[in-house]
Amino acid sequence: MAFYSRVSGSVGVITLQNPPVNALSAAVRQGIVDTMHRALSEPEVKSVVICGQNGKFCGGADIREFGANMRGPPLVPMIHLIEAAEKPVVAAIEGVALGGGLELALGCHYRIAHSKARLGLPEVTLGLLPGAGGTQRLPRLIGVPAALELITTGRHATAAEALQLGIVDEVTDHSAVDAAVKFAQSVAGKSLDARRISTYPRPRSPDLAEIFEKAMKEVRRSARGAIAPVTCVQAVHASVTLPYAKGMERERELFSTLFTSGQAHALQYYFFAQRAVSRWSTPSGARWDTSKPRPVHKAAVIGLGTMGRGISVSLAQAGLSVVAVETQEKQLLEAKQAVSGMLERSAKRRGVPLADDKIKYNCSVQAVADADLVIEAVFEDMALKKTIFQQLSGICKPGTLLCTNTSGLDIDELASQTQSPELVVGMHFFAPAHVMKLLEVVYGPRSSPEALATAMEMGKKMGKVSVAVGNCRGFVGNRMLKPYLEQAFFLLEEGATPEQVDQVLEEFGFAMGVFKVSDLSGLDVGWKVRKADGLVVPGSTGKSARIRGGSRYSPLGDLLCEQGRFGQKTGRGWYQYDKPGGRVAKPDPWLHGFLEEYRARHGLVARRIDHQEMLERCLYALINEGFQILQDGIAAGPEDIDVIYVLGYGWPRHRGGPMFYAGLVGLDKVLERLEHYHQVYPDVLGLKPCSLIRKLAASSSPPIHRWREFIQKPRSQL
Ligand SMILES: CCCCCC/C=C/CC(=O)SCCNC(=O)CCNC(=O)[C@H](O)C(C)(C)COP(=O)(O)OP(=O)(O)OC[C@H]1O[C@@H](n2cnc3c(N)ncnc32)[C@H](O)[C@@H]1OP(=O)(O)O
Repeated sequence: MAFYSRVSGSVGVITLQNPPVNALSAAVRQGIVDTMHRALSEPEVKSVVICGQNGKFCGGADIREFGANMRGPPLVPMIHLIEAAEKPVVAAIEGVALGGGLELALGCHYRIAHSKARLGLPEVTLGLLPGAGGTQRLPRLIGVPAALELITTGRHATAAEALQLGIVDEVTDHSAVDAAVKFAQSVAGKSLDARRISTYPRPRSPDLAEIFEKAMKEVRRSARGAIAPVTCVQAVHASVTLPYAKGMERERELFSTLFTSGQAHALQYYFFAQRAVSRWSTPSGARWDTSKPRPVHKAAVIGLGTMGRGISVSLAQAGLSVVAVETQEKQLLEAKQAVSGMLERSAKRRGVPLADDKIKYNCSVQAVADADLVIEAVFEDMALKKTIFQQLSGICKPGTLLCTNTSGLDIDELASQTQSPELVVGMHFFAPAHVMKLLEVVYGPRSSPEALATAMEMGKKMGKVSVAVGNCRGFVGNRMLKPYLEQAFFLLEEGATPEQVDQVLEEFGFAMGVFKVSDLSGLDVGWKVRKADGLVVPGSTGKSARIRGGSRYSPLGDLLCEQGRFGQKTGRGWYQYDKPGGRVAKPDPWLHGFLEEYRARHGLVARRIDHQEMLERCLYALINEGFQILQDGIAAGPEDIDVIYVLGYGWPRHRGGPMFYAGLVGLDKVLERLEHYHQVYPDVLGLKPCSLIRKLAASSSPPIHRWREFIQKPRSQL
């Protein structure tokens, strides 16, 4: 709703009230219309201020209402009512003015912002375009290039930038509402002819055609199949080719197409999923709202390789004192230099103070004795990690949380090396650790709710999205990766090339195909794990070379590693690079020959595999494992899996995540294809449909928010 009051006798103040962000729900829109009519009809009122309760102007349309039948007054006429008013209307922007919130402010005659406010049109991130005049008013106000940039990226601008661009008229460090009231008094009775943005002339400039061509090219390149950014450019284009009223019609037309699209549903689902993961729960009943995190002032990182360096940077930037330990003096010096550089570049990029003095370097593990939280980030080697955990258990003060940065090793085995296994959790960072937003926080059966809450909170402090997951091989992300990778290898055996498989996955929207990712992260990483698991059998021939434990196995990755082809770092992998460390992947005739020779050796006849099959086999094997993970209680809900895949594995956000995608395709269809492929490849376990997907499909495929009802009481796998 909206609350009306009169201030200083002549200023009508309309306050939006819809916690937490004063989103424009039906009740708020109705409230605005009613109070505007009241302000306009009261003769004593000479001007109007619109503001939001609790220091937040408005977070935009109420996204929760999108799925339902729209009730209440529509936004566009509501904003026109404000703009057409004969009394000056001033928007007092505190906190945020986003989406419909900024469009509302653009309908006002003046805008005053608090210096800490953020303004933007983030609709594109929800698969939409600004549908309440934003695509027509903003270019008229600030010009096409700036409007295009804000609308197609959806980024939030600071108040200072908004002032510079001309979006707001004044910025204050004090109360924006008080400033707006004062301002409203000063403009009472003045002509509003030049203040109605919809009456401004169409933007004109000789290079507009070039600007739009460039913008379209850029969004098509970066959108990876998302339609909203492209449609945003089309809508802004209407602002230069059509008069305002016609431009609004075009905006509405384009908005309607997006509004009902699967991509908009996926992106809106993802918006809430990313927030839902912070409300974690575990099979043992621990929950986010009943578990209190411990205070952490001092953190320590052990091992300053690539991951340890990134983690140290993240901790320092979160404001913690950090002890960074590397036992080899030469490596310590190298790490120190590298971390300083990373901090400097990051401070520059983010416009924040340098956090270099937050980190103290040491070559002795003893230096972590008084830390509140230690993150071990040495090589992925269980024996080494165990030794370190034994040491830490003796060195650290009582109550110190012991965390391991591992991408899949058993947390419980490490916990059992310590005197306080309840204080051990996994923190699976993704490389580069100071950049990537995802953190898998892994709890073992003995991790205390307090330890889990502390690690989750720590992730948040570092600006990450933390997802709590149970302990099993590979946790959620890497466990699902295994059957996906496996299918990619099998496709090569059957006749595909790495380029073909990657192309299919990139056309689907992945930032990089599976083989390019493998080259980037290093083929030797998986090889080491497979060796430790006893899967690598050098020199094996005949049928046994392609079978492990009764299931189909592809030794292709192992064979490449035996040739020293570790990917980008060696300049050769699934592709070739111009030099070791090179970044541009080029098809490698050697590899094609190698695949032909391999197929011939194993009696495999290459066939032409269509795109649909490549995509289905890779994605459905991954999705099937996701259902198994839900069934095992390793992830609490599909949202957790989807957030992990979007933030950590390059799954296209506009497809919602693998579990959402499965629902969109139809669970019965996914099940039918899995059954088909499992019939063709009975020796591939990853293609055998798991019982949860069967159960859901048999229950008429309920919507994703109801899947949890079908999961048996989850328990840890260990
Ligand atoms: C036929 C329809 C015609 C409509 C025509 C006009 C169309 C207009 C389109 C829009 O306006 S779309 C909405 C555009 N706005 C946004 O995208 C903003 C989204 N919100 C945010 O970016 C952030 O929430 C924030 C506002 C910057 C605040 O961030 P903060 O980190 O402080 O809090 P959160 O945890 O993100 O959010 C708190 C809480 O509020 C919920 N929420 C936020 N924004 C909205 C919203 N616009 N509608 C509904 N709910 C919103 C959020 O989900 C959190 O609640 P939860 O319970 O934890 O999920």
